[in-house]
Amino acid sequence: MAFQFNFPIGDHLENKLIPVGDGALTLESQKGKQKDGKCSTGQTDLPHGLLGECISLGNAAPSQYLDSPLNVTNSSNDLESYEKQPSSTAAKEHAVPKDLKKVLEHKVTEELSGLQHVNLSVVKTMSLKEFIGDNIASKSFSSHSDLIPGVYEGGLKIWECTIDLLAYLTKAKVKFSGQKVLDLGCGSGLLGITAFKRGAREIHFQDYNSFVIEKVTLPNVVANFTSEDDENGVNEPDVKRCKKSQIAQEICKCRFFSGEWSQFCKLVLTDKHFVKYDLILTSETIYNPEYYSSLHQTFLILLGKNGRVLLASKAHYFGVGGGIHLFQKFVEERDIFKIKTLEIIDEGLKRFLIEVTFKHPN
Ligand SMILES: C[S@@+](CC[C@H](N)C(=O)[O-])C[C@H]1O[C@@H](n2cnc3c(N)ncnc32)[C@H](O)[C@@H]1O
Repeated sequence: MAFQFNFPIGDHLENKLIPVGDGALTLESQKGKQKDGKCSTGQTDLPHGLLGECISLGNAAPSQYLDSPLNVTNSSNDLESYEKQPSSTAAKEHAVPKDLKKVLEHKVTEELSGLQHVNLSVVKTMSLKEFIGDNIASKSFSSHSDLIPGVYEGGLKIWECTIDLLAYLTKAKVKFSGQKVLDLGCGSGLLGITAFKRGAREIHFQDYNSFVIEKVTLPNVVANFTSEDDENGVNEPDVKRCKKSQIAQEICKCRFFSGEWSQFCKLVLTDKHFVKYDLILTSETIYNPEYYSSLHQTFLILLGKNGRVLLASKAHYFGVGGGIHLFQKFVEERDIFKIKTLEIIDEGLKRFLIEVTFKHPN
């Protein structure tokens, strides 16, 4: 089953981001989709997983997290309940393989076209079925879902708001130099890769699913940095290679994590020298209100006091029920962060880019 860009893209992009191989990451014109019985806003389709039936396969609360000494908080208000959480998939760090060439072995890489001022390559991904098995995957496929909450959170495809945020990063000349950046809920990792290309000091990629990190994010990072370095010693042992190869040295700035957000926080904070992020980039991660508490807590724990979150989202995610206004309300009620709207994209499905910063950084 092929994964597709299951969303509308403005005319300038439409049908340009097409096939990355014959499987994943294809853009399809949305015209005519409503005839297939998919829900619609009247203008376009949404990914079906965000519209129709959600298959809930686990809602266990990572309650131990609240009691953990790692629960570094800036305010007493943030101890909201972890009652409604996605299953607390354990977090894990994924090492960058010694042989970077191997990461791209048997992979088809293509350049994403239609992006303004950014050249990005992506690898073709396999189908979800190949990662999580027929039984679970069939639940997704039977409803044409792009997500299986608590099992697969959508990271195999590139979602529309990532393209919006990429355009904003260029347009607003967002500075990355010297910054420590987190691509939260990274999926393909294009936001983090852009930060990497533009001089970020350190970039961390997080996705719910380990197979997304290993089969999509990491290969995409490597695909964007190895081509000019192919002949440059990438087969040598780790330390030596890092010294020798400029590109490999660059890739040492990247770290990769999978797991549920609260578990991810817990994992990174086990490093007692952990330094908070200057910038958190996150796209299409507020579709499910059940995850807001965990996401809010993640910002609270991991964002530097003068840092900012750039968040891209659709106005509303039908079916799951989340969206920008609900998230904004959630944040306002906790009174820790302030939100500034940076851009509203009103073509096709309405989308927002917002900035989240601490109300009282000191
Ligand atoms: C819809 S995908 C968006 C992927 C990518 N940011 C994009 O825009 O193309 C949502 C991503 O958020 C992450 N995510 C959602 N809920 C999560 C949770 N509770 N814990 C950890 N990650 C989560 C998943 O990693 C998933 O890839």
